[in-house]
Amino acid sequence: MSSNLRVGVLTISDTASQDPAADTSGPSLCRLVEAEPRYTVEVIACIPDDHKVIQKTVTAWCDELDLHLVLTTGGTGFGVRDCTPEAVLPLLDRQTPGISHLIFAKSIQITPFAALSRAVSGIRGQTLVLTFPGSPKAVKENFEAVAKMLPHAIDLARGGTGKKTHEKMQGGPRPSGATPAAVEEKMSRRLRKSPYPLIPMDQALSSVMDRVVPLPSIQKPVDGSLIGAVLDEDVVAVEAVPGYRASILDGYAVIDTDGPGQYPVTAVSIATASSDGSAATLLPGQIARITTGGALPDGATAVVMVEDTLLVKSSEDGTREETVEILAKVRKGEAIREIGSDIQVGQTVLKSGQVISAVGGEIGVLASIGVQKVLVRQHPVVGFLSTGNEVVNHDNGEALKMGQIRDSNRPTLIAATKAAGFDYLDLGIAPDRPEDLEAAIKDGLAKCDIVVTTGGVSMGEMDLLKPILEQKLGATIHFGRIMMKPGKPTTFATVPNPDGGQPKLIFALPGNPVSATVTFHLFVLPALRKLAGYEKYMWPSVQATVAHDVWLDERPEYQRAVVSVTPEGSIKVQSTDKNQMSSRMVNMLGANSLMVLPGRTAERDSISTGQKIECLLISNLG
Ligand SMILES: Nc1nc2c(c(=O)[nH]1)N[C@H]1C(S)=C(S)[C@@H](COP(=O)(O)OP(=O)(O)OC[C@H]3O[C@@H](n4cnc5c(N)ncnc54)[C@H](O)[C@@H]3O)O[C@H]1N2
Ligand code: MOO
Ligand SMILES: [Mg+2]
Repeated sequence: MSSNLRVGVLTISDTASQDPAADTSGPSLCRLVEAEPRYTVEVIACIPDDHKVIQKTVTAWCDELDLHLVLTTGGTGFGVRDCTPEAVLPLLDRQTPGISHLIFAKSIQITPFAALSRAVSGIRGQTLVLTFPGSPKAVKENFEAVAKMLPHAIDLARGGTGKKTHEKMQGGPRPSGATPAAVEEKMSRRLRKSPYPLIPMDQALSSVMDRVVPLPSIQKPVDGSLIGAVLDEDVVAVEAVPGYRASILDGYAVIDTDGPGQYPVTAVSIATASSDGSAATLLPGQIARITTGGALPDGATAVVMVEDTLLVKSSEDGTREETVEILAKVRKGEAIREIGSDIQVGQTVLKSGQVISAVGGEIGVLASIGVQKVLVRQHPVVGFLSTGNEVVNHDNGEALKMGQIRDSNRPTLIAATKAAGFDYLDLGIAPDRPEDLEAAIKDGLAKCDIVVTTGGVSMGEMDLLKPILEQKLGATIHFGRIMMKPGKPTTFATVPNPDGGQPKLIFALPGNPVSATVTFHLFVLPALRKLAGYEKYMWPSVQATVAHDVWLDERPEYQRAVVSVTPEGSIKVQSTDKNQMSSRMVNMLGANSLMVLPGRTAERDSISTGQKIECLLISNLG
């Protein structure tokens, strides 16, 4: 008998087939199976409670893949859609009631509800097929009930004598049991295939964004701390701008109908607060000296600039102008800013949802109408934790020891966060020790809305993040792998908020520096923007002409690139570097965009020079 028993794990559930991240039984079953070294989970799928789809899948797995063992979870109960036994039974050449009875006997000792399972089992061709109910608890109990005899049963079903298996089975119980890999036992029981389905990018993005809701709102003073904030109220002016009739020029307030001629200067209005709150009054045949921003005397209908006048007579001491000649005719209203001509009382100057920009317009307008505080969405705080025994602070001033690397992820992601205007917390570096990782993430969760870790999410024995999130932090992992390059093991989880607020978000990004940076831009920054209330939280994109042939990877790729506008006005895009390896940070140099490359197919393996491709603009155009 082969020492490598190839297993298929099939989740049968309408809900999970729509959102594989909601599937908990399938991944549990994978972990149970792979805890035993001689099994390899070769295929995982999540399908609806559909008679035909179940039959098609199970048939293909038995006949085409010739798996040793097919385990299904779900669809065995009394629910109206539950049809796994009805779909599977006709496929079986021989039923195996003993296995079904054993499972039932064990389960019924644990709960009387086991009586509600209609699970079946049997052999199709050379493949043993077992159907389990659809809960992680039930799959554990059911699998453990038969785990010991399965290799033997498979051996026999394949035409073996069972001798070898029998001997092995006599050697005592399996060394590490058939429970899910626990954090502490990761090394000896690590899975040989990831239990997390490889989900497409669009599904991963919506899985994140559907769970991100803007943070509550707070009142904030009108100052620089507002930059980047999103208003959560319409702002209506309660003051007019200008609040009085003001001159636009330095010159003379006149009555336009008086026309050109010589006039006595009867008043002076320089731009200052009036002591009694009133303006002077101008009578026909009089003019008033006025400065830019000065309040117009009552009765004045226009302002003549000083350059269009002549001084006729001044006081003896030269401090006052007494008579001035107006040289040209002026139109009514000329060079006057009427009350409310910029902003009227009652006018909505800013709308809810508007972002307070760093350009200054919004703060300037708010300040001009005397708004003291505005209601804005709280800005999220994101914590950054680097993980890895080999990772040291980049600025520790020490020479690297063999095997050490400088932490480039934290400085990179912190700088990008600052530039985007979000608050952050530096959570430092945690070694690959369960208790350190747990403590550091807990600390981050207590202080931040989002915790971003880098490293430790792939298949190595030191990749502890996923089990720690699930087993120690009570997090729900919504996805643990994405069909993308770079960033395949990108992991997203949520944990309940102890304060009762919305769940905290955890992004466990891959350790490779480019993977961490790219996935930060693709997932974390948009999530931060959505949390902060931005309506447009995704990156803008343009269609650009590729300046050279681009080879496609089997995974859809986000290639680092420079988008620029040619002198002729067209938009072109060029890769930053031929070598786009995800450990090679130099290929991020100068990147202002990510080319969105589709996965390679039999029909298409490259994008040729001159073809157009979508590019996400993650920085200003070059
Ligand atoms: N058997 C498999 N191995 C790997 C797979 C796989 O599917 N099967 N996926 C590969 C892919 S794709 C990626 S991406 C990486 C992800 O690795 P991890 O997230 O587990 O990260 P580590 O193993 O901890 O580190 C990977 C790499 O990055 C360096 N690193 C880590 N932290 C930092 C930091 N803060 N600054 C700079 N560099 C860092 C680390 O030293 C490693 O070289 O897994 C593949 N493996
Ligand atoms: O997906 Mo990994 O991020 O290629 O290196
Ligand atoms: Mg790793």
